[in-house]
Amino acid sequence: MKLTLIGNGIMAQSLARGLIKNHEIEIIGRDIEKLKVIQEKMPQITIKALDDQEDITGKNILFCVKPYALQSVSARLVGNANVLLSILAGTKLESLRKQIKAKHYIRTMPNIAASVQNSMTTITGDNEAKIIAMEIFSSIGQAIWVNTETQLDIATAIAGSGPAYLALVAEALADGAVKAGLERHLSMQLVQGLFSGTSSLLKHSHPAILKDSVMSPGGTTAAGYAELEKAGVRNAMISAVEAAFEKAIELGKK
Ligand SMILES: NC(=O)C1=CN([C@@H]2O[C@H](COP(=O)(O)OP(=O)(O)OC[C@H]3O[C@@H](n4cnc5c(N)ncnc54)[C@H](OP(=O)(O)O)[C@@H]3O)[C@@H](O)[C@H]2O)C=CC1
Ligand SMILES: O=C(O)[C@@H]1CCC=N1
Repeated sequence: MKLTLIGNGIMAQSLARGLIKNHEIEIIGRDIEKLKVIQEKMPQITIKALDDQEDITGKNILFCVKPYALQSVSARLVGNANVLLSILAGTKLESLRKQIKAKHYIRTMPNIAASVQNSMTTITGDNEAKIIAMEIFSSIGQAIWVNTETQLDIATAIAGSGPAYLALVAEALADGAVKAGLERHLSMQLVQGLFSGTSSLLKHSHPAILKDSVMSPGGTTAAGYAELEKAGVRNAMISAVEAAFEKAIELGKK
């Protein structure tokens, strides 16, 4: 299937890197020099500078610009796309429908792991395009269909933004090991292995059971865990998801 990505930023490139394995990819952006650099890294893609009258007739569009750029970019699009798949945080289907012409509209929230074909993507929108959307995003990781935009906004707060939260945890754990005297490269290697192993376990175990099976009476885990609770890490994570969800709602009102 041919997919046209509009926008050439971090997320467009991550998606292209993952999707290129199973799809024909065209990237349209406003800066041809940036597009040429991207094409050097991914020679299979085609690139195109965004015209003032960019004809999207019949195309399956993955819309990858920043939410604030929706209005200015959509003013340059003419014709009727087949499916418009947006990755814009917060931006409502209603707003997409008003500004871009397409047969069907889909909102998605992938994450940066699309580049390694391991995105956790949530999708909602027109049922007529459900199969095509699920196929596209299942080819670069896991995809879940939800029935409301509120669910998608919550998914944005956890799986869209989540890689940044987990990266903070990973960096902090490595810093802890370095503080205790372990070399940086060894600390990073341990953290990578830790995330990989824990992620495998979480596929089959509830987090609370996993925690209980690691924590020995009077042991090292209990000592470390008490510090996390004292510092309010659990509540900080809950607040982070809440704040990100609220921000998604706020973006949707603009
Ligand atoms: N980063 C992430 O992990 C995720 C991001 N998203 C969503 O993906 C979208 C893109 O984010 P991300 O890739 O991180 O952002 P970037 O800033 O890396 O990319 C934004 C892209 O939009 C283009 N753009 C911005 N303004 C205009 C304009 N007025 N006209 C034409 N093109 C424009 C930029 O062009 P140029 O390069 O020329 O500046 C760039 O290609 C956002 O809507 C975000 O909500 C969704 C899931 C995860
Ligand atoms: O920070 C953002 O707004 C985007 C949406 C999800 C990840 N990045």
